[in-house]
Amino acid sequence: MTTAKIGVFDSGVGGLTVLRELYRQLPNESILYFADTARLPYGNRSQAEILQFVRQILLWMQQQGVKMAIMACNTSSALALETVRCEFDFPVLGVILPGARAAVAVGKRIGVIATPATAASNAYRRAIQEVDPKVQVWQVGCPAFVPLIEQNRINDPYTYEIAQEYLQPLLQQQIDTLVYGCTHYPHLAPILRRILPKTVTLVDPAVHVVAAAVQELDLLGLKNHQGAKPTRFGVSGCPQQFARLSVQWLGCTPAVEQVCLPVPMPLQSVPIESID
Ligand SMILES: N[C@@H](CCC(=O)O)C(=O)O
Repeated sequence: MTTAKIGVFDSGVGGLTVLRELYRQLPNESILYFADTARLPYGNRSQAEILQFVRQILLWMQQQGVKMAIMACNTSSALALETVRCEFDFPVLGVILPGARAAVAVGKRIGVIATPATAASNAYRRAIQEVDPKVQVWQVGCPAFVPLIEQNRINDPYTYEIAQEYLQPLLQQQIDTLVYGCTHYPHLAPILRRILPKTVTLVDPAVHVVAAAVQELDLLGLKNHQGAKPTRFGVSGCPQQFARLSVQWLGCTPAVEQVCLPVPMPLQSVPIESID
């Protein structure tokens, strides 16, 4: 047993959909939530940038003594998880594999809505077809969604219009399942539900990554049985802006601090001239 915190991070308020699941499935765990709001959206970034950001965040979380970290961000999970997970001495979980497994369990014609970077990485198609190569997968990049959510324009008629546009190619393929391939997108559930036929099952990887965290904590004997401390929220951008936006999902105004992330040491390399 350990009372150490679980670290959770995203570019912004998307990770709150994972936090909500943590509160539901692991009510005794204390959480450290970080949102890299100064550098969002992640979905248009290169792999090198995402790797650098993720290393900084995990290094900071290590300094805060977390016992596990959850990348509550598909873009980071798609572009950085494989590389960084062996660089830290605590388990690091991503959302894509748990989401892909859950989707294969219910669907044969699977649509994935994601950031442009996640869609281009093909991470969902690979993970799904590794489980079942016969399942068909269509991935759509939705560049406008994260900025609209972060600007609190969820109920703006434009958000509905653009959602119709993004879902159109998936509806044409008669998908039976739709995966939220970005943790921000469950915040759009009421809008997406209005557009999708009732027969389409929505899969939220947040539910499944937290189920995987439960198993991992059990396996490692790391569960906390003593009751949770209030979640600590850190951001790289404006704390007040994050607090104002997230109150609608948290049900109360959180105390948010601004965090200055550490700069990781460059990997040691031997200069070519010094090799005989
Ligand atoms: N929550 C996002 C990050 C999106 C972004 O900042 O573009 C994800 O799951 O990928």
